Amino acid sequence: MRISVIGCGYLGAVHASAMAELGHDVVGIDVDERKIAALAAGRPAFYEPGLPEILASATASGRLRFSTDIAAAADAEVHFVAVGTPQSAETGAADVSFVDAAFFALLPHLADGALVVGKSTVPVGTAARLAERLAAEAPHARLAWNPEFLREGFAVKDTLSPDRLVYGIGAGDGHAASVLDHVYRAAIEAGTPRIVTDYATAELVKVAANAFLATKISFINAMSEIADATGADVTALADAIGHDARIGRRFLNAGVGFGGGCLPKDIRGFIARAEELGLHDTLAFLGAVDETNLRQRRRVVDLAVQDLGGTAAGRKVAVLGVTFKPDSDDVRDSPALDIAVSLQELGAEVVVTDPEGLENALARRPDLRAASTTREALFGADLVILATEWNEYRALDPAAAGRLVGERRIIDGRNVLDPAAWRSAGWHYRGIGRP
Ligand SMILES: NC(=O)c1ccc[n+]([C@@H]2O[C@H](COP(=O)([O-])OP(=O)(O)OC[C@H]3O[C@@H](n4cnc5c(N)ncnc54)[C@H](O)[C@@H]3O)[C@@H](O)[C@H]2O)c1
Ligand SMILES: O=c1ccn([C@@H]2O[C@H](COP(=O)(O)OP(=O)(O)O[C@H]3O[C@H](CO)[C@@H](O)[C@H](O)[C@H]3O)[C@@H](O)[C@H]2O)c(=O)[nH]1
Repeated sequence: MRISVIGCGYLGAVHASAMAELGHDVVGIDVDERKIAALAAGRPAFYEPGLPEILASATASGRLRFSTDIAAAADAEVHFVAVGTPQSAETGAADVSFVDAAFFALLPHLADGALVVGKSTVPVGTAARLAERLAAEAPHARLAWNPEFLREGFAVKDTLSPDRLVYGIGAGDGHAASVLDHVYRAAIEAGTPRIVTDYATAELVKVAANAFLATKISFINAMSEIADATGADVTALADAIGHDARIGRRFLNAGVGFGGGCLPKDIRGFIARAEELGLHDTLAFLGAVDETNLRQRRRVVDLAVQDLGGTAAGRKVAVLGVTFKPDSDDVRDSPALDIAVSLQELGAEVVVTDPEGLENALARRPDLRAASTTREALFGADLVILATEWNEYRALDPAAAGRLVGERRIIDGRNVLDPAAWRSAGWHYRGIGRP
């Protein structure tokens, strides 16, 4: 099919490349000229495993083109809108102005029978509002909402083989569902479950899923604080409750908490939307989920100060990882970056390192000192904090690392190291909710 993808960030660039990989004829559109120039040259503007390969093959084959001009989308039968919906500073609500701008820019270019498909995460009610405008201004076109569930670091795989497909369609618009079936034929033939529903449900599925995941993480992080107060072990607790299939072990890893461009902003946006709907108490628990999450970062900073003997001033702290998760260069709302900045503000001489995230971290915090290798970061440190569980940090050899640092003290902010191995190599090891 002929497809356009409007907005080529973390979501859109992967979606456009994956659609071309499936054999569709795709044009990617973005207002950011630098991003488009890089993508057109076959170079992703960010780090995502597997993306360079499919982007390069699709651009070389001519199945994938990029443009800053929305008119280049005019030929497409299906238009995916994948622009950002960041958190508004004052209210916490999702800012849908980019979605509106992309949608209205697209309107005059819609061919007869074209299908506009929202992919961005939006407050419930957005699709119905846009569908009304479409009916008034381009009645020959239709709208569907098809939320995206990809995880950064697994974005290509998640797009090509999703867990499920959700289509929010207008009343009686079975044709929109069959067009989307055509787009996703490979996944459907492979047995991917598909849920066809109304706009509101589709919009809510997305934020409900992220709210549930965030709740699961804050639940286990709250347990980690109880474990710290009682000498219990939160990893054994997670293993034990996770064996109950109703609970499940995934997303029960305690640590510095969740970050990124999705979970934090999506729960805040969901709370704000419920408020707008007059449901003032309904999502109060998500406020607690957010607060518990932010408390984990503060707890790690407090533990660091404690381990340094009561003050961070003048002490050298190596922070391993700045991204919000491994296999991504994304530092949006990153707990690791927050911890590094907080310790620096307390007077510590912080050195950060990360395999892929340093450029983004320094763009946000040029005042941070960065080391390009783990070795350089560790050198002379009074305290090491493992903040993002990149494989390179999981595999650190405690004896070799011990020869580099000034003092053998480590806070394992992701509970991924073997406490016994580190302690027997002479380290003061501390996990999160681990005795
Ligand atoms: N990043 C993820 O893993 C992920 C996963 C699922 C859903 N989402 C949702 O997808 C949406 C996009 O997220 P993202 O992480 O890709 O954001 P992003 O900031 O990386 O990308 C958004 C892109 O949209 C472009 N843009 C803004 N206005 C535009 C316009 N009028 N026309 C064309 N391009 C425009 C920006 O230049 C930017 O490149 C959000 O709603 C997010 O919640 C993201
Ligand atoms: O047990 C866990 C699991 C995750 N995290 C943290 O939670 C955050 C989010 O992780 P993850 O969900 O894997 O990454 P995202 O790429 O942000 O993906 C989430 O957000 C996307 C955007 O909405 C959705 O599409 C995905 O389904 C949803 O998982 C990261 O900071 C992780 O370190 C934990 O602290 N403990």
